[in-house]
Amino acid sequence: MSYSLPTDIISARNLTKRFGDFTAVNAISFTVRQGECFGLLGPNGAGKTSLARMVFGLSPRTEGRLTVFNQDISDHSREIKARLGVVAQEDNLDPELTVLENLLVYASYYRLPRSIARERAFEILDFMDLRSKANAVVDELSGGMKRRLTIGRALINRPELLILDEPTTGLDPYARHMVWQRLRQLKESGTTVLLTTHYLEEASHLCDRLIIINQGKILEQGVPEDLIDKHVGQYALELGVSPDMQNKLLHWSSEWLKSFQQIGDDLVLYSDNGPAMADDLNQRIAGEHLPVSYQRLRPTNLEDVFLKLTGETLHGVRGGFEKSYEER
Ligand SMILES: Nc1ncnc2c1ncn2[C@@H]1O[C@H](COP(=O)(O)OP(=O)(O)OP(=O)(O)O)[C@@H](O)[C@H]1O
Repeated sequence: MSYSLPTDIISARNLTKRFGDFTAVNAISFTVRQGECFGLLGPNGAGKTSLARMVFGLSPRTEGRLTVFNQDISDHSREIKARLGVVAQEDNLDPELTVLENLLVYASYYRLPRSIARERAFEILDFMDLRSKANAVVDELSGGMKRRLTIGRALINRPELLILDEPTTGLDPYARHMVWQRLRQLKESGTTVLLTTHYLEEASHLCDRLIIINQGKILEQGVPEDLIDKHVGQYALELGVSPDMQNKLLHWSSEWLKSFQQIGDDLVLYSDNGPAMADDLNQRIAGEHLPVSYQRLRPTNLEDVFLKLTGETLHGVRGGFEKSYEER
């Protein structure tokens, strides 16, 4: 019997990037397999862009090994780039050209014959829901439309690997969901996707596997649900209670507890049996008249994993749970 293993599209070993004395990417290793959506998740300044720029050949590595399509990026940059699509963080569309012209100009970089370029451009306009804007000047587009055009433009060479750096930053929820839908469709049609993001919802929605990065280093890697299961379990019970009372709650909840976080007046208890734990605790809280200013039972998410690993939320907020969750 023969088994076929998925092909590795990107392989990074001890990949390092320094700017002078500062190490932005510190000995990172990961593998991206064919057909998956792989996430680089981390807060601002974690090193995601520096890492992605090495993968798409825009920035040389300082140390380590990096292959894309099984070829070393520094020796085969041209061949690799022909098979890649890149959506950089900054919007670098030509604002004075029309939507269609932006696609055609980009196609010319790949030396596509004009008839093929037009055919693909219209396919992309349909796919990205921009056909009615084909002749509009880019300056007239909304932020969401511009982002869809930037992503569409990166598809003109039918890339096998699409690399997106923070593809939905600055978009409203509707525009963000529209981008997510298109990325899922691309993945379903076989495109491998590498995505940097600081949005947990985005990572959970799109990524089959991810690495969580902070200060240039990998904190964790794996399948989002597995990471949640490993570190925090299924439920978080947030409680507003003064630090001197928190030990009592920890003691009462010990039989249910998978892990916990104490940040100032916030206590978060993680458990796979959240509702049972909350019932049990509430009986004891009522029995002893323990002053609890608020409480909320909710499903856990990747933010909890990040908090568990670093003691901070992904958006740099220490403590003040109620506030930080509302602000997201
Ligand atoms: N050209 C450069 N010269 C010096 N330092 C740099 C350079 N580029 C990035 N850095 C530093 O490297 C660190 C990582 O930056 P990077 O842009 O990779 O992070 P990031 O995770 O992509 O963050 P963001 O989401 O804000 O883009 C930051 O501290 C940044 O200031």
